[in-house]
Amino acid sequence: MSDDKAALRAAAQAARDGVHDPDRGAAATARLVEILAPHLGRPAAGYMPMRSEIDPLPAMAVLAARGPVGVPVILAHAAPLAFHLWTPTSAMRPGPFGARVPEAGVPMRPEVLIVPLLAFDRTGARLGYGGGFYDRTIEALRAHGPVLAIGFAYAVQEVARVPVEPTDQRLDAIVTEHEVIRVAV
Ligand SMILES: Nc1nc2c(c(=O)[nH]1)N(C=O)[C@@H](CNc1ccc(C(=O)N[C@@H](CCC(=O)O)C(=O)O)cc1)CN2
Ligand SMILES: Nc1ncnc2c1ncn2[C@@H]1O[C@H](COP(=O)(O)OP(=O)(O)OP(=O)(O)O)[C@@H](O)[C@H]1O
Repeated sequence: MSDDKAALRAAAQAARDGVHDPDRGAAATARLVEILAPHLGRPAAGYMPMRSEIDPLPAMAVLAARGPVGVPVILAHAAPLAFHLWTPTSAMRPGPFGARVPEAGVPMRPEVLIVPLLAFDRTGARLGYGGGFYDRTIEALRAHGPVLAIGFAYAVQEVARVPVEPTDQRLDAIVTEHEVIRVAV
């Protein structure tokens, strides 16, 4: 299982590197804003893009005009992520593992999540960088109430099957530059 995942991670990272491009991102942003429209005003979370991750910042700016938006902050290894309030003008500083975090660390609890990923499949299974951070986080948030977890990715990051472990939390939808994939419940 972990060998499968390591190979899948490397392949997905290479595929993503190969297509990373602002124009492709803009097409995906339009679809993301569309799926987010009914949820404007609800507390939401995005992420600060790193490596060749598709850029969620334009969609986050749309969300931030209407309600609170947070970005993930690693508090500890093997713990859920925290989310700290972000706006397009927030001062940022480097955080652990290479993602920037807001200088003012004001916690919030999102109900709608834009989730970064390396690979996904049509059942909503997701592969990240391997910390298990989002699995623990989505599990903890779902224990509090309804959460909408939307994977954001380039279409080439789709694979036939992501190997699933019991602790994996499924995404409710995946948005790419080509389509919105709503996961059947
Ligand atoms: N933009 C963004 N922010 C995010 C995440 C993310 O996936 N994307 N995270 C989502 O969780 C958290 C950061 N998690 C990360 C976990 C591991 C690595 C990392 O570099 N891992 C090494 C391998 C480490 C190992 O296996 O020992 C690597 O990939 O080379 C980076 C970020 C919080 N913020
Ligand atoms: N809720 C949880 N409780 C305990 N262990 C967990 C939980 N979620 C994930 N893990 C463990 O964390 C490890 C990494 O998980 P996984 O490979 O699914 O990470 P990932 O989804 O790729 O990374 P990330 O979510 O950080 O982007 C796995 O060994 C998994 O067993």
